[in-house]
Parts: sequence; C-alpha cells; structure tokens
Amino acid sequence: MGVVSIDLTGLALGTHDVDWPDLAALQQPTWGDPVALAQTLSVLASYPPLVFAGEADQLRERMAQVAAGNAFTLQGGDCAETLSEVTGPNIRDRIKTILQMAVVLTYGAGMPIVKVGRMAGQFAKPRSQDTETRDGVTLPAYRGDMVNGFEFTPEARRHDPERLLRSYHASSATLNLVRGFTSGGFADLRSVHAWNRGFIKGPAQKRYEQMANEIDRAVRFLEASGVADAEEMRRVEFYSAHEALVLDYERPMVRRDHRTGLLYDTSAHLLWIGERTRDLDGAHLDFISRIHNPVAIKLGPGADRDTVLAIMDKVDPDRIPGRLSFITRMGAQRIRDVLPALLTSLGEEARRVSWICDPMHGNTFTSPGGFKTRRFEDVVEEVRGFFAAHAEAGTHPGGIHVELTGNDVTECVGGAGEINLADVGLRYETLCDPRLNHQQSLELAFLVAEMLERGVR
Ligand SMILES: O=C[C@H](O)[C@H](O)COP(=O)(O)O
Ligand SMILES: C=C(OP(=O)(O)O)C(=O)O
Ligand SMILES: [Mn+2]
Repeated sequence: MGVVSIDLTGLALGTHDVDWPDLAALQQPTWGDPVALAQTLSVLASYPPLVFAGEADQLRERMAQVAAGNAFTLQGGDCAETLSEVTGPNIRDRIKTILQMAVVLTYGAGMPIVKVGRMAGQFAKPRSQDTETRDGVTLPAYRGDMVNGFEFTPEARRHDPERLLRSYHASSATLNLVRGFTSGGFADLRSVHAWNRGFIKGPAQKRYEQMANEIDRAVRFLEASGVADAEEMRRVEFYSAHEALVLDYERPMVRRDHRTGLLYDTSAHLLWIGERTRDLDGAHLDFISRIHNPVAIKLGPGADRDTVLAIMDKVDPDRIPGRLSFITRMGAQRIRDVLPALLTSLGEEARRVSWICDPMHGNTFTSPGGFKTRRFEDVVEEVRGFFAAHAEAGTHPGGIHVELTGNDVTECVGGAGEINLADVGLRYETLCDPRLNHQQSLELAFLVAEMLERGVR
C-alpha cells in the first residue's frame, strides 16, 4: 500500500510512498469492507505522528547504553490496553507504578533505568485460536480493541476498521497525559513519597516508604550543597512501546524523517515483534527492518543460534548500537537449560544487542476456575534464571519486560499479598493475560534490584 502522508510539522516528517512487499502476514484481522478499510487507512496516514523521530533516536541512544552494560531497561504495562480503560486514574496509577519500580531499581543498582511503557498503542493481540466457543456458540476470538470487541456477540466480535482510528485517538490521549505527568512535575524526584499514596499498604509499599525517606534525605543534601539540578529532577524520560502486530495500523503511521530521509513508525518510540509473528520471511520482520526506531524481537525457548543470527542480519545488518533488543520469554522451567547455551553459541554477537527478560509469557497456565494466571514465584524464578544465564555467558542482563497494572487486581497468584488460586477470580479484569498488581510489581522491583546489586549464579 502506498502511504499518503502530509508534511504536518514542516520540520521532521514529510511525504513518501512505500511499496510494502506482499509477504505472508500472520495474525491479521479480516476486515469485511474494503472501501471502509481504504478510507480508514488514508485518514490514519493523514493524522499527526504520535512520536517524533528524534525521540526514537534518543531512545536508541539509551538502549545502546543498555546493550553496553551501562543501563537497565524497565518495560511494563497491560497485556492488552482497552479503549474503555483509557482513563486518568488508570494511566496515572500505571505511571506511578513504573516510576516507583524505576526508583527502586535505580537506588538498588545505581544504574540509569530506561523507562518504557507498554502503552499508548498496545491494543492488538495475537491469539492461539482464531475462534472461541461458549455453550456451543462459536465466534471469532477477541483480538484486542484495535480489531474487535470483547463482548461475546457476533456484532462485537466482527473485525471493524473504525477501531484503528479509535486506537489512534486513545493512544494520543494516553501519550498526552504521560507527557504531562513526566514533564510537568508529577515525576519530580522530590515526589517519591507521593507516588506511593493511594495504594494499599502491603510489605512492599512499606519498604518503599523507607527507601523514599532515604532518597528524600539524599535529595535535600544535594539541594543544600547546591549540586542538584532542580530542572533535571523535575522531569523523567519515558518512552512508549507496543507490539507491531496489525500492519494496517503500523504502515499508515510510517513517516519519513526530513532530517535524514529515513522511515520511522511514528505510532511509538519502540516497536516489538511477537513470538508468533517473527518468521524470517514474513511481513512483520520485513516491516520492522525498514523502520529506524529501536526495535525488539521476542524469543521463546525454541529459538536457536541460526535463527537469532538471521534475525540480526535482517533487522540490524549494520549492528547499530541500541537498534535491536531480544526479549526472551523462555519459561521458569526452561530458561536455565536454554538461555546460557544460546548466549554462549552467539559469542561476540550476543554483545551487540540488548537482552531483556519477559518472565510472563512462558509461565501462563489456567486455574481450576478457568482463569489464565501466572505464579509470582515463577516470574521471579525466570528473572533469576535470566541473570544466572547472563552471568554464565558473560553478557549483560539488560532489562525486564512485564505485564502489570497499578490497580489491585487478583490476576497472578502469590507474592506477599498471598493471592491463592481460589482468589484469582475475585478481581480479574484483564481481557487477555494476567498482570502483576501494584504490590507484586513493587515486590518484583525490590527483588530485581537485589539481583542487579549482588548478581545471581
Ligand atoms: O499476550 C499474549 C497472549 O499470550 C497471546 O495473545 C495468546 O493468548 P491465547 O493463548 O489466550 O490466545
Ligand atoms: C503476545 C505477547 O507476547 P509473546 O509474543 O512473547 O507471546 C505479549 O507480549 O503480550
Ligand atoms: Mn500478554
């Protein structure tokens, strides 16, 4: 499809026309009406970019520090954002959770933390099954609010291209508030205590309060000494990311950067390709290899050396620092067997990318009550296995990528809140995968900070 784009800024983004090759694209919607689709795509292509190419470049520089072992990235957010949950309190509490986790990690590890939200575009899901059957009725599976509705009716489950535009607007509203929070004083390091307000007071929150007291004292000392830069403390860098899954959303958002002539997907700073759509000759890897954002590829336990090298050659042939990350999601049971061997087999090549641990997607199971869930202890065990694997291979454990919410849901089992299997249904709000709640997220941050500080063998 040719991309019609308008030079809206006069500065950075201009017109171009990309002929996307006709390659197999897995997990795509089947929109019914080609005329409605064509209209939608051209509207999307005419909209302003959601991010500026220069911001994506800055994230690439930050990720280069991650790859070099000088920084750590924290990536988190919903499995599936939904249009109805794009509200001020939800966004605020997710941001607060990520800021709190980042402070815990920075303080514990003494390393810059590159903060990335799985948000402002995470509206589409790959599914294992095309359909869902309930009480003998079979309908198309829910594929995320960008594609269809969760309600189990033929009308809701129809793939509707209008949803592409609604997802754009919801992403725009989300990013707007995130930018407000992160540059308008809300994320000021002198507000560490305020980020903890409004959450239940479990053990992790209490531990956080103590740490916030220490940070307060340190900040007051720096201010009194005249060495703290008040402006620097006021703002934090925060980036957006989502899975580049629905190509009818991502392609129209591609614009050419006038500064360099290069293409960027302006729907997010960082885009990743999931485990199910990373086939070497498919449309998704082709897409991601053409854009200049920092990108990531998920790797399950079956990924071997040749596949990883082929992905590197296709997506990052020039080995540009910060360009490519691999997000491993091996499962707590497999990671210690699989990851050290993979890293070692890659030799020096393993040092040219960042390695990020997704301890969620290899550890999902169904509870007796029929809820998709995960055990907090498996999540922690996978992160431990990740650190141990990198210690063994002599590579840098570069970050974690987690599904979380600031809300006090009961979707994952365990943690200090002692959510047990029978409790999972009490407050189960995700429309796809189970997320860590606020307490579990903070608890994980404290454990990872210790791993960063002391190492894991
Ligand atoms: O987030 C990802 C899910 O694991 C993926 O969409 C698959 O889920 P399913 O097995 O319920 O379809
Ligand atoms: C679908 C996801 O992950 P994966 O591609 O690793 O299964 C996800 O991140 O929600
Ligand atoms: Mn998920």
